[in-house]
Amino acid sequence: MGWMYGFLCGAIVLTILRYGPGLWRDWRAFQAWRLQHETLVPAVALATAAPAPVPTPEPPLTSYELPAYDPTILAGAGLALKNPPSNIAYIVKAKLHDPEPYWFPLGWSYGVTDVALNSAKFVGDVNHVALTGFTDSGKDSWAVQALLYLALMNTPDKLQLAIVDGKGGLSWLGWGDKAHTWLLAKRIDDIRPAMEKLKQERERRIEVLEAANCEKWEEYDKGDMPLLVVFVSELMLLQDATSKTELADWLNTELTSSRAAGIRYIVSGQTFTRMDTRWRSQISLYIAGYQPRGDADEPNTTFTTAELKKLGIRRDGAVIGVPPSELPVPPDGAGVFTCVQGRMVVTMRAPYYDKAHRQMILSKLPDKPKKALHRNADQALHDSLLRNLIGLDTTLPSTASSVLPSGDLLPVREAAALSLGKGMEADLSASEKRGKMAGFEPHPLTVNGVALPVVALDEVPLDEQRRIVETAATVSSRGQLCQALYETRGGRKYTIVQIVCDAAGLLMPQAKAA
Ligand SMILES: Nc1ncnc2c1ncn2[C@@H]1O[C@H](COP(=O)(O)OP(=O)(O)OP(=O)(O)O)[C@@H](O)[C@H]1O
Repeated sequence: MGWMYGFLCGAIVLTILRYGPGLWRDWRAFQAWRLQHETLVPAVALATAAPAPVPTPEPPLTSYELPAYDPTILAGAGLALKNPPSNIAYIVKAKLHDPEPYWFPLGWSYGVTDVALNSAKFVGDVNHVALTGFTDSGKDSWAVQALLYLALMNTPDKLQLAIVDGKGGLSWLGWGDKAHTWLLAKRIDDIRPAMEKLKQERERRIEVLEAANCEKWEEYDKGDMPLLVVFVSELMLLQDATSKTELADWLNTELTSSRAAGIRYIVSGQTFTRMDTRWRSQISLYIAGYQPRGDADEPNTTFTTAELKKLGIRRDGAVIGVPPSELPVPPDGAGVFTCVQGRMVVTMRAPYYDKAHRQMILSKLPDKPKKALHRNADQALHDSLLRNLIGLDTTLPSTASSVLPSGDLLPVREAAALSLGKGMEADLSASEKRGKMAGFEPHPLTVNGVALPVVALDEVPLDEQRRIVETAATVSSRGQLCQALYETRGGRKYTIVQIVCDAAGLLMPQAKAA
């Protein structure tokens, strides 16, 4: 063994002596080359790199045209359209000129001389909405199109949505991740906590309004309390989760007091027959689909069948409103609703978007921020979203006559002309015009010179964020801030303080600041 060991060591020594100097030279040469390459090559690359591409400017919104659509009327449904436009671009375009927020589309019908888009508005027009109809009459689809439109036209700091479904939530796939969604109760077990959360939110808002000396939400001008639109998909499920009297009390209190707190309800169900009637005095718009029985007309619209027939006749003798019990039966009559507001009765067909269209619109809505996001980001997102939508192709029958919508309740023809560029202030920049038209006013919120962060609104409501940022200027630690606002230094309240302070970079603890 000894002689083998000696032989191996000798061979290694001889190899090193033979090849070592050469290898050393190669290693030094490689190091020199590497040094030169690392310092010179990037400099050369920089010098020869192509200039950054200049983004091609997008065409102005006003250059998009909408194709014609089918003005045929559906038999037995007043003047409701048989095939209303199935692309949200029509509605966005028709409403672009209107700076008022919170509009939502009701449906399409034929007006006096032309096709009309009927719409309503949550603030200053409609209080709470009742949405009823036989199974498969299109209630959820109506709500989806209305909420999609509201979310498109109002940034999350202006509008939040609460969806109380309980039917498994399949109509609301993808909504849970959206920045507009404050609450999504999908399962039956979620219903009771959702009702409690809504009550607490209403109470919280009333406290904030009281502190700000406001008698109603419309007076509150701090810009940090968005309108909250609540959609209750099937009222009977709320009754199952509670009891008949408990639900009636809850509805009565919430519908009566929520209005002043900037909360609006869309309450839906197959029929409100045999339900407590107290809360119905709070409904100002009834959207009623097909009912199999004549005696269901009154509980779902406040008028009897005979009264609806009378009110549904226009001065020129045309039948424009049909009692729900006489509407076409679904599936032919799916999406056909008789809308009753005061003594105005009009039957129309709701816009209907197929799954791909709905998901496309939803995908463009801003997602819930994971971390703090400056609200300007939302603004930009909304702008590009609208631009995208207006530019969409619409698939319409080539035989359709070339009409632009106009009519009784909304002069869409004029609106379309306006949105095509006529009558606009020439000195506004394109983005300012877009902001004005779509009802978006850029308003970076700052408090004491600090840009207010937008942390997820279901974590910390905007007005609470504002209070935290405001109070931060008067204290020297997060503990003191928590004490000043909530009279405690720990628990959930401290977490809220932490979330907002971290997002806004306020009162940073030593370690984090370093
Ligand atoms: N505006 C519309 N135009 C044409 N078809 C529609 C319209 N709205 C809904 N539909 C059709 O009716 C079907 C049922 O719609 P939806 O699920 O919205 O009804 P619903 O009243 O909520 O039903 P349910 O009470 O059983 O939950 C849809 O799948 C669609 O095919």
